[in-house]
Order: sequence, then structure tokens, then C-alpha cells
Amino acid sequence: STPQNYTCPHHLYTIHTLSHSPLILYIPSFLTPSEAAHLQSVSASQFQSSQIADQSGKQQQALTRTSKSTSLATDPVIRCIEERALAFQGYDVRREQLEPLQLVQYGEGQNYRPHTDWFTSASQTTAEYGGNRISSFFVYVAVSDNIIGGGTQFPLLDAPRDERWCAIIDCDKSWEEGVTFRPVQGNAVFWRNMNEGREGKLEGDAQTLHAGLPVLRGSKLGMNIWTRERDLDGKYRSDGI
Ligand SMILES: O=C(O)CCC(=O)C(=O)O
Ligand SMILES: [Fe+2]
Repeated sequence: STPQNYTCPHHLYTIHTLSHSPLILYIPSFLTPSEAAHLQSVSASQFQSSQIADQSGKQQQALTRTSKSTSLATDPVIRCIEERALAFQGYDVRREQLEPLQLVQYGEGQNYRPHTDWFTSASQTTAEYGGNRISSFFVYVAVSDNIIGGGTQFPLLDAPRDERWCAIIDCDKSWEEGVTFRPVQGNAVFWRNMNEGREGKLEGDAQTLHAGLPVLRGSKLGMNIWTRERDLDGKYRSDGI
């Protein structure tokens, strides 16, 4: 438990721009070590097999997503992480547009096949859900020392050329495999899922296709922070009501 007078830690991250279109940013040390430990402890007993939405919008267990996941109720530490994710996106994103933080646990052999975080089915983008997902953060909360695999792959992106990227992305992969971020504890990948199309209407960007590669050894705990186009109905938010 955390004290009522908890104040948010001051973050000192630097940002690396991987791509302008789609906008993809890499954020080292998005979480502090104590935030990561807190997320692990509050989620520990909560995990259930991950579900995905089918075309009708029904939540289903699927072979394409074999991890376990859970959504978190807010608390003072989580609130700071939410505030950081909001501030990161500028002042025109409201707290009511945030989905509850979702933690995803992968053990050996588990993965999430290529997908976009934005939806194509109308049933997942209703007014109650606040429309579609405009942006995603995927945060590496806990990564075992012995990890092999478990990167986040964007197969449709061009790999950057500068060797300094090799600290962040897997440079052993071939060009055709796109960009694979290594799972590094505390770090995050941010991307915009949607762009303004004709008449200023937001449209999903197919280039944001990505996958959680199989964890071949060890384990990975990740976190999704998703922002909707508009406010979610209270029943779908972590702050409820
Ligand atoms: O596990 C990963 O690296 C990515 C997970 C992901 O894309 C998701 O949960 O939507
Ligand atoms: Fe995803």
C-alpha cells in the first residue's frame, strides 16, 4: 500500500524517434524501478488467459495471443504513471480517454501474433469505448535476466541504419523482418495508431502492425497504456463512476 501524500517521482527520460510516420518513439526508463516493482506486486495474483475481441466484438481466448493479462484499478502509484502517459501526449488528451492499464505476462513459448491495436470492427469502437485507440505505449515492466526472444516486432517498418540503435533494437534480424525492440526493463515504446486521413478523419495506420515475439527462455511482464479518441464510459475506466 502507498501513503496518501505520495508524490510522483520526477522522470528524466530521453526520447529516441524511430519513425515519423507512423510516429514511433522509444522511451528509456519510462518507469522507475519502484514503480515496476509496485506493478508486479499489485498484479501478481490477478492474471488470466488473455482475450482478444473477435469481429462481433465478443472477447475470446485465442491461439494468436497466448499470454496472461489483467487490468489494473488505479492507486497513487498507477495514477502517476497515467499522468505521465497523458502529459507525454500533450495537453489535449484527457484522463477519461485512458483505458485501465493492462499488464501482460508471457512465460516460455508465449507470444502475441501480428496485430494492430486499433480496431476494424465497429463493436469495439462504440461511443462507450470512446471510439478507437489513437495511441499505444508498450512498457517492459519486468524482464528476466535470462530472457531470449520476447521482443516487440514491427514487421512493416524499415530498420534504422545507425549502429547506436542496436542497444535498443535487435540488429541480428534481417531487413525483411522490420524492427524488433528488445525487451528492456523499465523502457517503453510509444506509437500513434491513427492518422488524419481525408477530411481530417482519423484512420488506423496499417504500418503499426506489430507482434510480441515468442519468449523462448525466461519471462516478460509488459504493460499496455491505450488512449482512445474520446472519453470512455465510466464503466470501462479504472477510475470508474
Ligand atoms: O508483447 C509485446 O511485445 C507486444 C504486446 C502487444 O502488442 C499487445 O499486448 O497489444
Ligand atoms: Fe499490441
